[in-house]
Amino acid sequence: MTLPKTPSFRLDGKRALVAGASSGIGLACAVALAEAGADVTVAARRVEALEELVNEMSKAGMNAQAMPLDVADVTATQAAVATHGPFDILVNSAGLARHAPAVDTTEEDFDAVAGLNVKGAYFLTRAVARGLLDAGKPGTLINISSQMAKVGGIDRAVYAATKHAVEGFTKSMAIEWGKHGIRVNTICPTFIVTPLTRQTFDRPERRAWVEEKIKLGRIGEVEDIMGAVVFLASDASALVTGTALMIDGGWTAD
Ligand SMILES: NC(=O)C1=CN([C@@H]2O[C@H](COP(=O)(O)OP(=O)(O)OC[C@H]3O[C@@H](n4cnc5c(N)ncnc54)[C@H](OP(=O)(O)O)[C@@H]3O)[C@@H](O)[C@H]2O)C=CC1
Ligand SMILES: O=C(CO)[C@@H](O)[C@H](O)[C@@H](O)C(=O)O
Repeated sequence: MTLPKTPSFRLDGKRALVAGASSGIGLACAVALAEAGADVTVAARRVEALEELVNEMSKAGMNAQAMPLDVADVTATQAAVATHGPFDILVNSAGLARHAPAVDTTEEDFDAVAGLNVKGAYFLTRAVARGLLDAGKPGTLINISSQMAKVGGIDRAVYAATKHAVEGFTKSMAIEWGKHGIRVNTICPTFIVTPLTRQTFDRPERRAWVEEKIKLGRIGEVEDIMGAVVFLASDASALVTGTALMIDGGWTAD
């Protein structure tokens, strides 16, 4: 008998773009992809933070370079991706949260959060796909969405709306681009310790809420996302598209 061969989790020879790589989940994803062999372009607005990351990754033998990028600026994003692409892999972790009771939502907050989390994410995904389509190459595009794409949360009406929207365009793009070998998926984390969640964990009653809802009994760390991003970026997930990979410790199980 011939034994089946486990598909490779390696990313050697692949070029990856990680947006939102100067901090938190994006930074961890950049390291994970580079450790798996990809040449990683790390992008965000804070150039100094990116350069520090590139320096540390290079010292550890990883291939990385920095690309300044404001994902909320659609024109600049299209131009940067056209200049530096094509990228075989996109991980978009650029994101923003401003929490407030729904009745107090300001238009400015709505536009800022939706402008990055939905419009920015949409046009960045589109820009990378455009590069792949023009080059006739397959690829794998991953947006860091959230468990808030599946559930709501107190003070989180706008944020949850943006993450639900990401799921909508992900599925539609997966349908459109599947025939070109371009896969589009999301990762949906629960609460992970990063600068973004300081506003939550600094409030004891909010921390208690999170700890109670996560069935596995602990808050997430960025390392919890690293294996999943390599899976979705690699041939190990070759038949996976249009889906949301929940990393929520069981939050959405009931
Ligand atoms: N932490 C959590 O609990 C969870 C987070 N998420 C999602 O994961 C993503 C990353 O969050 P997390 O790592 O926690 O947050 P961080 O605040 O640690 O990181 C956010 C990243 O986004 C970048 N960013 C912000 N605005 C822009 C912009 N306009 N253009 C380019 N980059 C930008 C920041 O870089 P810079 O300031 O240099 O531009 C930074 O690298 C977000 O989409 C968030 O919604 C989802 C579920 C849970
Ligand atoms: O998506 C998240 C949890 O599922 C987090 O990003 C939070 O919403 C975060 O913004 C917070 O509330 O601290």
